[in-house]
Amino acid sequence: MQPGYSAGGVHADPVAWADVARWRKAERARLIEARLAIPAEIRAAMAIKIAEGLDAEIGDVGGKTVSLYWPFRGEPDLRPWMASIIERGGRAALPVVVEKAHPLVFRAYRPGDRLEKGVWNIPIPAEGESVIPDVVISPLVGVDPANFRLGYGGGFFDRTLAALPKKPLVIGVGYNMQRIATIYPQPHDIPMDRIVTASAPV
Ligand SMILES: Nc1nc2c(c(=O)[nH]1)N(C=O)[C@@H](CNc1ccc(C(=O)N[C@@H](CCC(=O)O)C(=O)O)cc1)CN2
Ligand SMILES: Nc1ncnc2c1ncn2[C@@H]1O[C@H](COP(=O)(O)OP(=O)(O)OP(=O)(O)O)[C@@H](O)[C@H]1O
Repeated sequence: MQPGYSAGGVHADPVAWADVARWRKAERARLIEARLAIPAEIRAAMAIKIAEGLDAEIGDVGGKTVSLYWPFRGEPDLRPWMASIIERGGRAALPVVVEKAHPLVFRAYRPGDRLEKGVWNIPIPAEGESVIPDVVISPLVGVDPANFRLGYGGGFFDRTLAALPKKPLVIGVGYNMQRIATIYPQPHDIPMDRIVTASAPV
């Protein structure tokens, strides 16, 4: 259990949380809309820069298990980089929503593996062992200067990081326009270790 929670998962200050939750919902919608308004070819160019930034942060991926994500709603498409991890002797994994309000599990994935539709129609590996990642790449909806992440509102990454036996290296990825002044961090929010963003070419 995270600080700020009672055994029932109730917020330390429910009145303040109600305001923050309302603000987050509007801010998510604004940021996702702004991201989708970026032309696809600009997003693709930024994804290449983000992949370079990830290599600079992680170094040798050989022997490491790196969890990524199947992109949706304009998230950077890092699938080519995911394939390159395997070519370099690492292992890739994708997050799977087992149940709402529960931690994610990570399932090993290699390009060509069979996918099926998971919750919210996000593709997930149809089979494959569950793995504990060394590095978690977390797609941002928003991020603040203290590395707190605004996500889609499911609380999945925070729950997952709180539940993992050993904390992985967590790297948030996105575009520069997703950097915001604050996400009004709450007791359950867990900051990321590093952030890699790219800006649109001029
Ligand atoms: N590409 C990708 N895959 C991912 C994640 C991600 O951020 N990106 N996730 C990272 O966690 C998990 C999925 N998380 C999600 C959480 C909420 C919603 C969503 O659509 N929620 C509802 C409202 C939620 C609420 O307020 O209760 C909605 O927006 O309509 C979608 C995905 C696992 N897979
Ligand atoms: N460790 C936790 N234990 C219990 N509840 C949690 C925990 N972490 C997050 N939550 C709950 O999850 C809900 C969503 O949290 P939040 O707004 O931070 O989501 P998010 O980080 O944007 O979403 P996501 O990680 O799915 O992209 C909140 O109601 C919060 O109380």
